[in-house]
Amino acid sequence: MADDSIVQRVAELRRELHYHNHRYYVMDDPVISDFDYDMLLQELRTIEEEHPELVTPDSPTHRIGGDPAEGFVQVEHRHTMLSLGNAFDDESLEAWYRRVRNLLDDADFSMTCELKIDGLAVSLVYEDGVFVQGATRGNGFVGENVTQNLRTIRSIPLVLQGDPPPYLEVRGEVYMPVESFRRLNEERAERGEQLFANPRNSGAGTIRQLDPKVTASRNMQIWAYSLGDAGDVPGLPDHWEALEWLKSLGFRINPNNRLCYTVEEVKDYYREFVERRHGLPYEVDGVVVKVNPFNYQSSLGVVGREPRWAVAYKFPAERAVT
Ligand SMILES: NC(=O)c1cc2c(N)ncc(C(N)=O)c2s1
Repeated sequence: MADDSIVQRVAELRRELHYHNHRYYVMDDPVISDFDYDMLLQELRTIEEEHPELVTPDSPTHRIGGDPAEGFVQVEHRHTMLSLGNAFDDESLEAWYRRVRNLLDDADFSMTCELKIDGLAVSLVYEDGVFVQGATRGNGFVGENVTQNLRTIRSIPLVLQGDPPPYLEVRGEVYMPVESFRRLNEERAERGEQLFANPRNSGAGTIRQLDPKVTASRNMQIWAYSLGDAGDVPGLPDHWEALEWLKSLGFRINPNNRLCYTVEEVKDYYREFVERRHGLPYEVDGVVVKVNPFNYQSSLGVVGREPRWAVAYKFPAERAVT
């Protein structure tokens, strides 16, 4: 049985490694050299090999899980993963805005503008700050358990920072950066294999790989974009504060998110990113506009499977380059 000093050292190493993992993969701002990080990881691996009884599933040495899965187990989402109504031009955006203002009795309200990532929506569940389940959206009610594959994504925290509640669900979009997609197809072409059509398809295929080692070998990333349900975290007044809070817990939040106070500002944001979208290292297909205050979101509610308080303002379709 390991003596106390070993147990202490293991806990210290895990805390340090989760912190440096966060700095490197989420903040893109490491404060330790790769060499020093690897030395810490190697020290923890050595101790865990000598004391297997100390290994825990949230250990930074266990991002690449066990054997390939036979298939995927279905999981029911505690909160339905809704879909978004679409707007394709300024008139339909303004119609959405007017409808919301009328329903809110002309209240003034802020809106968040967030890039609509062209990836795969996932739900991440944390218990006592530890990542315990990751699932695809599926049909919104039931998805596939892809926890082992999501664990290999370095920008998904295995252990949260700060002071998380006992139960927390976070939603995000998992995606393959454009450069990783290009390199993957280059390698496949050299091997005479069939190419992926676009980053979205290759990302979706990668997350649904049966073997986590394959997922780990492709540089998948995530942008977290909302709580599973605002009710899970009482005390947060609006979505913007929720995003700030999620960032403080260690989630990777898109730096282009913007708080807007008028529909004109929303249109400015949209036009700015019609121009900038192809300069981003990931694919986007629109802007998600959300009424920011949670009390207004709950009074607006859901119609069918779509929230009244959000809309996806899609970018103009582009002719496929044949
Ligand atoms: N279907 C949905 O509700 C969403 C889908 C997406 C997406 N693909 N990218 C970003 C966001 C976001 N920032 O909220 C959302 S929300």
